[in-house]
Amino acid sequence: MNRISLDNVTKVFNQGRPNEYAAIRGVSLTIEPNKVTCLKGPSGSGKSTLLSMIGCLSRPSSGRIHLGDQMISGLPERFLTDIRRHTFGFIFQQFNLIAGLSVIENVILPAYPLAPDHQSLMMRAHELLARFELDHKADSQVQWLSGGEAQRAAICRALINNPQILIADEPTANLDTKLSHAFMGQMSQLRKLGKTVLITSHDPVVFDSPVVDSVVELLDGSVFLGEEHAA
Ligand SMILES: Nc1ncnc2c1ncn2[C@@H]1O[C@H](COP(=O)(O)OP(=O)(O)OP(=O)(O)O)[C@@H](O)[C@H]1O
Repeated sequence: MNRISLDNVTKVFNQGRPNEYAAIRGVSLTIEPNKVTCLKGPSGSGKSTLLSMIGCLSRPSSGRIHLGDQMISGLPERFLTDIRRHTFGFIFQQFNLIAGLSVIENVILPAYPLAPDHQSLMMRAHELLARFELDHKADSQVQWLSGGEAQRAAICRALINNPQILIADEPTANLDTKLSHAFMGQMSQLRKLGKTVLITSHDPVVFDSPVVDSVVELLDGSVFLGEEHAA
């Protein structure tokens, strides 16, 4: 199980230019494995920027990020891509499902670069869809799904490569309260399966949820306060 640790991480956009902006300023924190952690903070506080560095989608300007014993912050792009594909599953705010493709086609997309056997891939995709009560929509085009169905399709897609760590960026932003609670229930199930879950949110349904083990609060690119919830 891999603990994620950040040591004095910064991210500066447009470095050396007049519009230089330090979005993350010396963040040190630890994200425990097999827990649900929420990064909380107002719009522009740096949540997505931090998440993208943790998920190997971008690199820090300075500081170190470790995944278990491995330092990932200085790795070349091709190694980062490899770690990203094998370690992380992503759920985005708008779900980023591809219109014109069916639910099952969307779900299996992240598995293509890893080139698994097609039959076992389809089996795995149907198992995931069944787990999230969506198998009856496997062949429907994603643009016709309801908000909750689209969200569950996005969760299945994030899980198709069986990642250890699930990253969700403002996953409840487009959902009503009932669906947001349902989402937290699904995250609780994933923790029971041994996954590490990292969510950014300024939605109290998320950060006040009993499902969340730990809240890290960001303000202007710095950690404001850490708060432990009873697990
Ligand atoms: N590529 C970029 N170039 C310049 N500035 C950027 C870039 N990406 C983000 N920023 C700035 O960095 C700051 C942090 O952005 P970020 O998206 O991480 O915030 P956030 O906390 O996730 O906000 P929200 O809750 O609105 O999604 C913002 O002021 C944003 O304008």
